[in-house]
Amino acid sequence: MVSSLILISVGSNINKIDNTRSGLNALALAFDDLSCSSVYESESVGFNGDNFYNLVVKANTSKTIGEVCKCLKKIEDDHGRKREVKFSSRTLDLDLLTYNNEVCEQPVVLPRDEIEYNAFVLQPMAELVPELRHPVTRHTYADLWANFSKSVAGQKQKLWPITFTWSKSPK
Ligand SMILES: Nc1ncnc2c1ncn2[C@@H]1O[C@H](COP(=O)(O)OP(=O)(O)OP(=O)(O)O)[C@@H](O)[C@H]1O
Ligand SMILES: Nc1nc2c(c(=O)[nH]1)N=C(CO)CN2
Repeated sequence: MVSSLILISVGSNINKIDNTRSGLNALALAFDDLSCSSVYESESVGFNGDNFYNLVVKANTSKTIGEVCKCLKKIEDDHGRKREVKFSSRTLDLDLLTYNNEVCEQPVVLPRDEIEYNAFVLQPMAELVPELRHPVTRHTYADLWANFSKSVAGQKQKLWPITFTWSKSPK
């Protein structure tokens, strides 16, 4: 079976310890060979709300892009995700960042553009897959983070790695 490498951004700022842990359990059941960056805490970007927990997850899957997104949406829904207001607090946010080196607009935009301007995505990516290259710019995530973290925008976004224990329970 053909396996694809996916990177997923995980975020929560409502009941964030439980939702992050339970979200990771659900991802480990849905996808293969899950590995995780550290969990980082940061101030909410773009709206006033509680601090977020964020991390990036790497996994393998035989699912298509559409199937992966459907699966992520179901896991969000299972965690009581409300979607009325776009910039608002959320129990669990799961966004597909990359799917192999796919560059596409349908069924979703890949690579997701926030990789390049959100420290809460790029810093954990640089930690988890430093030598992997962005499918469009071909820069490594380590280089993208090194440059972004020195920029004015990057200097404004601070992330704190937190102690967070999670271990995959067997499928
Ligand atoms: N790269 C992606 N990964 C996962 N789902 C996506 C992606 N792009 C679009 N979607 C789908 O489209 C919907 C809207 O996209 P988007 O992720 O921008 O909104 P959101 O998750 O509600 O808000 P936010 O951008 O604030 O995270 C999502 O709810 C999801 O179903
Ligand atoms: N720190 C942080 N800020 C955010 C986040 C997030 O995951 N972390 N997600 C948002 C909506 O996608 C908006 N703002």
